[in-house]
Amino acid sequence: MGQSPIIPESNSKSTNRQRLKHIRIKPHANQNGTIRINFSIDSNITTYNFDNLVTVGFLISEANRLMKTDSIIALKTLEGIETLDYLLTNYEKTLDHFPNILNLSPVFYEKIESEIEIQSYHPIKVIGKGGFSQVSLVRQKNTGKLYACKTVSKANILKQKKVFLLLSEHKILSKVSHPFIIQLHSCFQTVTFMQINYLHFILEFCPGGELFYHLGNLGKFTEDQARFYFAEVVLALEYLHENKIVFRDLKPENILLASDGHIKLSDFGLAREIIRSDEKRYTYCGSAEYMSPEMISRNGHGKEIDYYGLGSLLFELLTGSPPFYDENTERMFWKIQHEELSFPKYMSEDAVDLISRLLDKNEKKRIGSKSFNEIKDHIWFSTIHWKRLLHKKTSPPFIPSMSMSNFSEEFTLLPIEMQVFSEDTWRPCEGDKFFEFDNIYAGRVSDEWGENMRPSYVSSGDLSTVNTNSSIQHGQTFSRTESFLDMNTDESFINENINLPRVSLSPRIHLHLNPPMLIESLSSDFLLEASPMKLALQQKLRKKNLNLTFTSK
Ligand SMILES: Nc1ncnc2c1ncn2[C@@H]1O[C@H](COP(=O)(O)OP(=O)(O)OP(=O)(O)O)[C@@H](O)[C@H]1O
Repeated sequence: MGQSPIIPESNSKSTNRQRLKHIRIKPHANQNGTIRINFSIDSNITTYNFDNLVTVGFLISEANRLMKTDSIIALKTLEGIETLDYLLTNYEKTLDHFPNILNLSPVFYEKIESEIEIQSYHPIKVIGKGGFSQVSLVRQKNTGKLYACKTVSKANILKQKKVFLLLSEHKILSKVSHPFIIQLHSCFQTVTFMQINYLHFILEFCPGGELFYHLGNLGKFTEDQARFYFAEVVLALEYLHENKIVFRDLKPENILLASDGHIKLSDFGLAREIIRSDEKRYTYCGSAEYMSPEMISRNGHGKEIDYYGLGSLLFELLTGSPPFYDENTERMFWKIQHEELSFPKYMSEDAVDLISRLLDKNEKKRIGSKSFNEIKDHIWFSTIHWKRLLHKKTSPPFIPSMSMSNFSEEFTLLPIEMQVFSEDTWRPCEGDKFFEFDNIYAGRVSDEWGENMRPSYVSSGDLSTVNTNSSIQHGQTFSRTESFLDMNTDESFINENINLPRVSLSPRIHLHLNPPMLIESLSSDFLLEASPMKLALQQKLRKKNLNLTFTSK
């Protein structure tokens, strides 16, 4: 992996005092397990030997002591290796598993006005791109902490009429708190004099990158490796369903790896709240390759769609491509709906059984539809201790690489749009479409998990160094997929774009649409007054080939 363009973070504090050129640590320099650390300040080198349980916090305090300052708040690698840079902001992290010989430089405290404005963050590099977002690695100026900043252009959102989607992602992200789900730190919006507005989500940073990236490198996972990641996804999904949220977009691109090797489910763009457990949604959405039969037939889908998503995910983790994959989407859809899935010979009987039951074409018979425990109790999970797993007491198969980037150059070589990071903060007034978006959740940690949330650093290997001879099938790995949402079928789209006041005047009118799939979802919260509004609505829906009839109640 080549070097990525790194924006030099400003270190203004270091210019007017003696300069800490770098700290050179040699974690495994001596046989007796001590760590040699050279502090190179101006032309003086001070060498110490510490025992190998020395922490990042101790290293930082030593650097401050030698520099006669207290403004060093973190350390960073000269090469900008994300995993290490992330760990170098974690004061409790011991240096024992750091690579041998490391050249570090200090990160200095900078004052900020507020955590909810873009000027409080230094952009470092692009790490990902989504359908309508760019994700950058950023460093908070006053704490030195690294975050992922997901930036979305308001103009795009408005043009593509996705305001509701974004607000729903915001609402769900701000509610959830689970060890295997990405945590929202804060969010805010910005504006330039030219009125180009951006929305920013500041998210917990996952230095391990996408599971998809690692799957691509390996070709496929062994059953033990897959079981670990998959079981953590199962727990994240169980939590979402318990909290009445259906995810609808399970795929390896949306599973990120934290620095400790545990997963974080991310991208809640298609997630929705479902109030009743038997409630159906009618929006046609997802990623074509992971679509369930009920989504393709557009007859409404419930939480069982996520069990199908689990089946597709497990199949892909174990084979390298999604089930029923075909370059021709129509043919793939036909296969998903009608064909029986064939499994490679190397897959265990138990895995075949679990996947077959998750991919049951009849969602009512699908494993999980009666109770989530049906999935957790399946024999393929017999080696999983769910409680230990939840409390991160089970060792991950790999620790994300500490010696190279876990992000594709496809993204890291992209230039950062600096103008995005120099915009002014925009605080919308009540009534603005994006009013609900602004918020801060910084420092929110679920009490429920407490101590057990602490990562248990285990040295069980490194994704880049694992011998994968037996599992790699080059060229077979599946390419990146895109999530989509068909606006013509999205209840929220219709709510958002028809601009009719939500009044409940008497007599109430219930709305019926043809095709009938929309009736249920609209009639519950779409009560209108008759006459001019009715006509306007009829006209707008006709353009979308939807017919409207009214009945009084
Ligand atoms: N917290 C994070 N830490 C590390 N990388 C991240 C983080 N959040 C997002 N990314 C990277 O950025 C990519 C795009 O992010 P995300 O999927 O949230 O965007 P999106 O616009 O919603 O995408 P999509 O069009 O697939 O729905 C991710 O696939 C991942 O590689």
